[in-house]
Amino acid sequence: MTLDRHTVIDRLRTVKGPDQEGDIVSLGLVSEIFIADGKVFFSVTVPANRAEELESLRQAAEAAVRSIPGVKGAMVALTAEKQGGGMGTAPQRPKPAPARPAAAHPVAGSQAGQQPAKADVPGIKAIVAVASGKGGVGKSTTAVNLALGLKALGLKVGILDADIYGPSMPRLLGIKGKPQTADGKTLKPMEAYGLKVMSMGFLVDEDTPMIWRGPMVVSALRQMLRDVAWGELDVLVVDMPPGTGDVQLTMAQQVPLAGAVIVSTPQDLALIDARKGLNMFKRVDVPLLGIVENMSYFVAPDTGKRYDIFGHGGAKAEAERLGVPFLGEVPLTMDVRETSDAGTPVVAANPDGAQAIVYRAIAEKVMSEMGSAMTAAAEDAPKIVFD
Ligand SMILES: Nc1ncnc2c1ncn2[C@@H]1O[C@H](COP(=O)(O)OP(=O)(O)OP(=O)(O)O)[C@@H](O)[C@H]1O
Repeated sequence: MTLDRHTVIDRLRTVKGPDQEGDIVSLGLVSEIFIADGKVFFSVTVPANRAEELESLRQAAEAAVRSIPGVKGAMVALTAEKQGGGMGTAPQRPKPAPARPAAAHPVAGSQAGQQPAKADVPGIKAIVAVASGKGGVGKSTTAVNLALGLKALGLKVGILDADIYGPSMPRLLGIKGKPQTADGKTLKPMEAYGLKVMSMGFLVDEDTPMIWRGPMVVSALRQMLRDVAWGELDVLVVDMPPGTGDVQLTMAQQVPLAGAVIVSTPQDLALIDARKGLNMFKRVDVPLLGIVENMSYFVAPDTGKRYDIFGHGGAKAEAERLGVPFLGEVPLTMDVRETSDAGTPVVAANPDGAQAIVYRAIAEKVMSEMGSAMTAAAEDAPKIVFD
């Protein structure tokens, strides 16, 4: 049996609608369907206020498609209703945070003294967090390619994988082995593609249950910042754990961050979580460098044609609404996924390709946003010297 859209649609007719009446195809909830390389991509429209409840519907749709012979993978996203009563007017939308138009450019002195001083890390000029309101949006993929993009701009860059729930840097960068210690006290970071790399994944076996929580996680992070011989770095990119819980908040508070980058997919539902992420950093006075829209649109591998199946543009609109810089759109492509899985991130694997260009442009924007944030930070704390 050949795998085509009709086969997928037929199978999706077995998935019941949100109210257990009808099926998601007849109810008109399924977007265009794309198939590439045995993998199937589409979205299902649901009311925004029922997103959590309908996660099971998303899983059912994904499972139904995966069970089709020949399907190697499926990626199903929930998107929110756009018309009448949908996201546009959704009463459950959290109120936007009070406008702080120059979020990435805090006015010098405005927040000074409100936060306890965070000791800077010797040798590291700027630490940038890459965070997401929820898991699976491509935060780690963005972090690693952003780091490589910054390196391509001539900076000395390190990456710290603080995603204690699912460290992914060893896999993304194809690093094997464990870091060594030089003097019994500090660990030497690993290296890949010219990046210095440290990950909880190097220290914890993949099978070890992750029991570090709360304060332990934070102290592990502090140790990774201070007890690792990073040397001189212009930027250290920190891949944060997904979400906006206490652990993430404490991390954001404890690490002397020059700024934060939020990764979101374009769906309105993901954007609600992204907004929580933005607010979390605002609460602890970390400058927002901007939002990246990942899996923004789909590029068919055979024709190179572009399709907007996941509601492309949502993050940009949200960034504008919130007065936060918009850093760029990363398309959903096989390249990104396959190079990540192979431990050769796309910016390193294909530096002249379209993907690498997108990531380098994002890195440039981050740099320029950081420039002003760093300047402001420097004005706030004249004892820190940036050369
Ligand atoms: N632009 C993209 N195109 C195609 N696949 C992508 C893209 N970005 C990320 N992916 C894939 O999506 C999956 C999730 O990505 P990633 O691990 O970076 O997300 P994450 O937000 O860090 O997840 P987690 O919260 O689980 O740590 C991976 O398989 C990755 O290869």
